[in-house]
Amino acid sequence: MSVPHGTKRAFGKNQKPANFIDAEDRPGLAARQCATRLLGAVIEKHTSLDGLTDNTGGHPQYMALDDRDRSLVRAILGAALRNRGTIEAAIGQLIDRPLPENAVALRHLLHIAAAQILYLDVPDRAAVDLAVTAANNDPRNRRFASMVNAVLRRLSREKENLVSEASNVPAWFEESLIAAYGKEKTRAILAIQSKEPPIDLTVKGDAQEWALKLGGIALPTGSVRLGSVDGALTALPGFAEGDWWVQDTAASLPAKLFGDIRDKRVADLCAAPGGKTAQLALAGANVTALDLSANRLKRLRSNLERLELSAETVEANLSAYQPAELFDAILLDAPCSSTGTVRRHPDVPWTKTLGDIQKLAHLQAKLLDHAVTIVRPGGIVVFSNCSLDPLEGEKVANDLLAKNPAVELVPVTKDEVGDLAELITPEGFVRSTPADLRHENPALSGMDGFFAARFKRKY
Ligand SMILES: C[S@@+](CC[C@H](N)C(=O)[O-])C[C@H]1O[C@@H](n2cnc3c(N)ncnc32)[C@H](O)[C@@H]1O
Repeated sequence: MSVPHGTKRAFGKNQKPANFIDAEDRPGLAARQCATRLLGAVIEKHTSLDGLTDNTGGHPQYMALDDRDRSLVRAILGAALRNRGTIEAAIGQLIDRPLPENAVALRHLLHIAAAQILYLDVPDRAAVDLAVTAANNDPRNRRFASMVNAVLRRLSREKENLVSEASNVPAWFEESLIAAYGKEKTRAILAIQSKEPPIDLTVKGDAQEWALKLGGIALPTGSVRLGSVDGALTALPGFAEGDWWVQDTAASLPAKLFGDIRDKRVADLCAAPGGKTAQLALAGANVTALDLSANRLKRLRSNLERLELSAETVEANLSAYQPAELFDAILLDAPCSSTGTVRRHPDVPWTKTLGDIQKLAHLQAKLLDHAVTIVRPGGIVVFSNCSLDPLEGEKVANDLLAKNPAVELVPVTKDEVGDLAELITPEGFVRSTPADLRHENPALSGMDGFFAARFKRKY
């Protein structure tokens, strides 16, 4: 199939061609146009998908959609980003010369349609027709409309026979995983990252009982895991009553590393949206939850309200924060590249760079240096984040130990992480990856990538 070259506008800004179709006149068109636009924002502008699809402050095209179309857009984008390399290779097999480098709008449109044809339960015919209509509506893509039609029809006919070994993540990301974990584990991490993850809940009561009630399984770490949920999570038993909250089981580990914290003064620094604050409050601590972001603290307060748990909240930059009295214990769940959460956030490899990782590692070291000064001598500091990169985990922890004689490591033992020995490094750090916590049912396998280290301030 040949592709016309060049980027000339097919029609002026305010001139609509005869076959232009308004989104309100064609069901499903607005969702596809929105998905194409958001894919462009992720890939070209490195904008986070969470922000674009936020239900209160998302992209205007997303905000204009109803709930059904919003979830369709999220599903299409999830499939398009999780399988980006495979989709690119499939399109490549169906055209006789590469897409012009500057035809970015065309590439996004084809990817959005291909994601539906290859991965979603959407009739192929609808995906093709809506892509052709969207192409006709877009001055940059209009003259490619017949090529879009031909390529996507062929994709639909030949999808069973297309084979691809293509990587679904950018080279920098795969290379950094190989450097940290070796080729075999990287392959396992990437394979599991291309699947939708299960949903983990932290429950206030007995995990076995909740697993039974909700049709899930109880994990050795104490969380409840649901393979899938029909309909809204908020409609499940126990949500309205505040009996549980959504939290990947890996994310639940750092707050469990303090031992008995009943009535102790514990600071959760970088606390919002509050999953770990809730754990600390549930364990009986007097929690101070600090965060830089007023908006995120608002979410933390409303989460705690639903859970009927309480914490004092402080809106501040941790670097400049001085409490009136030193804390008994501190959790620093520092801002990070989130590369351990790619299963849930498939945009991360496309929106983050190695440069971001270096900058974040620098910020984490600065925040950790400060955090150990606001805990009392004898007090515990747990440092954690959801990055897979050792620069943001092991290196930050080792650097602190090398430069600060007032701090010693308190190694974590496997009984503190549900007896999952594979999560404990030789030094006594916690290190999880999506390839850990395997289950015979792949839909119940995996966990987020997380790092945690526990320190004691000696004097
Ligand atoms: C990884 S999130 C924390 C997640 C949270 N601990 C939880 O379990 O729900 C990192 C948080 O750090 C906050 N943050 C980033 N830089 C900060 C700073 N300098 N001081 C305080 N908070 C900061 C961000 O606003 C964000 O809410």
